[in-house]
Amino acid sequence: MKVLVTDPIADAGIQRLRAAGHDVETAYDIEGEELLDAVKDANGLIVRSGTEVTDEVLDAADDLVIVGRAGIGVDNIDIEAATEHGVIVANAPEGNVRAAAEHTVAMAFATARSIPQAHERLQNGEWAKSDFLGTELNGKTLGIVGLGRVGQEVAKRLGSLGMNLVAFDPYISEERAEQLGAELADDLDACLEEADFITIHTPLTPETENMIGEEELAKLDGGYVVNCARGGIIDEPALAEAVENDQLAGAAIDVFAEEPVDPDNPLLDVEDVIVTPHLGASTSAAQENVATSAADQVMAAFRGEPVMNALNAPSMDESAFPRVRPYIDLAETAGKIAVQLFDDRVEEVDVSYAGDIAEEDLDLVTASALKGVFEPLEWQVNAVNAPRIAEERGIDVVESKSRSSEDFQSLVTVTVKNGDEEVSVCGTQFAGEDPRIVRIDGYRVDAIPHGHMLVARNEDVPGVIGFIGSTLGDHDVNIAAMFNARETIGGEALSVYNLDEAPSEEVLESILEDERIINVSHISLNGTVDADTSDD
Ligand SMILES: NC(=O)C1=CN([C@@H]2O[C@H](COP(=O)(O)OP(=O)(O)OC[C@H]3O[C@@H](n4cnc5c(N)ncnc54)[C@H](O)[C@@H]3O)[C@@H](O)[C@H]2O)C=CC1
Ligand SMILES: O=C(O)C(=O)COP(=O)(O)O
Repeated sequence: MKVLVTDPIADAGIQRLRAAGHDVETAYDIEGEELLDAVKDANGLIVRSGTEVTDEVLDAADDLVIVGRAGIGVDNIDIEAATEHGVIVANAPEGNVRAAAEHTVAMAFATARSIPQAHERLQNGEWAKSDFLGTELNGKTLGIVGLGRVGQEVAKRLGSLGMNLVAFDPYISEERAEQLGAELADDLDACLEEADFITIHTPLTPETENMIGEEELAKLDGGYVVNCARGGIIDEPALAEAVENDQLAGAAIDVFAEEPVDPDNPLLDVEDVIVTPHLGASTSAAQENVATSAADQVMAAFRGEPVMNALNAPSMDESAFPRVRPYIDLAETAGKIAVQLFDDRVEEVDVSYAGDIAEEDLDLVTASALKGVFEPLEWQVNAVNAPRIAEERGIDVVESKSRSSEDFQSLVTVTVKNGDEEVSVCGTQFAGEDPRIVRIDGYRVDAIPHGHMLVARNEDVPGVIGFIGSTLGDHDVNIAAMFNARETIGGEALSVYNLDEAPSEEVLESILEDERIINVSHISLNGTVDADTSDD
C-alpha cells in the first residue's frame, strides 16, 4: 500500500510502515495541484496541522482508505467530506497531551515573568532588571476553557503550583471537575470574570470559533491570556488591541488563525504578547508517540480491522475484535445476498443478532451488513459511509439482539424490506471461521457463501433439480455444490447452487422458462451484480 506523508512526522512512524512492507512517500509543504497529484494513488495519508485535507483533496484521492492525523486537532480535515468519500479519519489523541500541557505551563510563566522580552533585551546587551516586575502564578485564579485531556493536565500542573482553578466546559461533569480541584463555571463570562489567567483548551469548531472577542476579553480585565489550542478561537486583532492598551497584562500565543502566521498579524507587533510557532506538540517523545500511533491506525485500516481512534467510523475495543471479526464479513455477505434476492426498493434493513455474538459491541458489524446491502447499488461504499448512505436515502436501520439462538452458537440475520416485501438471510460461523448461510427466507439451508451462486425457487416436484443441473451443464456452467430445502412435500422448494462461473442471462432465462420454476437469481459475492436482480 502507498502511504503519503505531507507534514513532517517522527521517523519511528515512517519506519514502522516501511517495516510492514508499505511504500512511504514524504512530500512536505505541498499544496494545490501538487497535493492533488501526490494523493492520487495514495491508500493512506498522514498529516499534522499543516495540510488542509479538503473535499477537493479527498476527491482526487481515488484509492484513499484513511487519513491519519499524527496529533489531536482535526480542524484541518473535512471529516464530513471524508465520510462521504468513505475515507476513515483517525487522530492520535493521547500522544502529545503532556507536551501540549507543559507548553501551556511554560507559556503561562513566560508571559507572567516576561521571559522572552527580558531575554531579547539581555541578548542586545541591555541589563534591564528594573523594567521587569513579574506576576506570581501562586494564589492567582486560572480559568480553563475546555477541560478535556489537555485542560485536565494543565489543571493538575498549575493547581499543584498554587493556582485556584475555575473551568468552563459544558460537556464535563461536576464530579470530574471536583476531582481536579476545579470549580465549574456556569458560563464563559463567569469563568472570565473570576480568572486572572485564562487558558484555552477547546478544539476549533463552529461553536468555538471567535468564542473570545472584545467583550469577553474586557471581562478578564488586567489578566493574562494563554492560547495553546487553536487560532480562530480568540479574535486576534481584539486581543492585540487589549494588550496594547493595557486592558490585559499580557498574552502567550502558540497558535494562529492562519498558519504559518502572516508577518502582518497584529499579535506579532505587541511587546507583551509572546508567541511561539505552534510548538505545543513539538517534543521528541510526543512526536514519536503520535507518529507511531498514526502509522498503527493506517495499518489497521489497511487490514480491514477497526481503527481505534477513528472519528467517523465505528471503532471497537481491541480485545473484542478477534471474537467479532468473523461476523463482520458474514454480515456483509448476508447483506449482499439479501439485497440481490430482493427485487424491490429497499426501505428498511434489519440486522439481528442471536446467541453469544449478541453480547458484543456490534456497530461495526451492522455497518458491514449495510455495506453488503449497498455495495451492489453504490459506487464506493464501506463501513464508514454505509450508515450515512442509509440515512441520506431515508432507509431505516434496525438493530436487534437476543441471547437465544436455536441450534447455533451465534447467528446474524440481515433482512431487507419495504412495506410489501422482505427477504432475510441468516448466517453463522462454524468452528475455524467457516461461514455458512443457514436460512434464506425461512428455508433452512446449509450453503457456503462464495463466488457465484444461483438461488432458485421452484415447485417441489420430481425432476426440477435435474432440469436446473442439465441446463447449467448445457451452457458449460459447472456446479461446485448445491443444497435443496423445502417446507412441505409437494409445496415450494428453494435450492442454492455454488457455481464455478457466472451464469449468463441466457442460462437464467432458459431456467425461468420452465413453469415449475418460480424465480431464479444469480448472486455474485465478487462485487459484480446481475442487473436483473438488483433494483436501485
Ligand atoms: N498547540 C498544540 O500543538 C496542540 C494543540 N492542541 C489543541 O488542543 C485541543 C484540545 O485537545 P484535547 O484536550 O486533547 O481535546 P479534548 O477533546 O480531550 O478536550 C476538549 C474539551 O473542550 C470542551 N469543549 C468543546 N466545546 C466547548 C465549548 N464551546 N466551550 C467550552 N468547552 C468546550 C470539550 O467538552 C472537551 O472537554 C485540540 O483540539 C487541539 O486543537 C492539542 C495538542 C497540541
Ligand atoms: O495535535 C494537535 O492538535 C496540534 O496542534 C499539534 O499540531 P502539529 O502536529 O504540531 O501540527
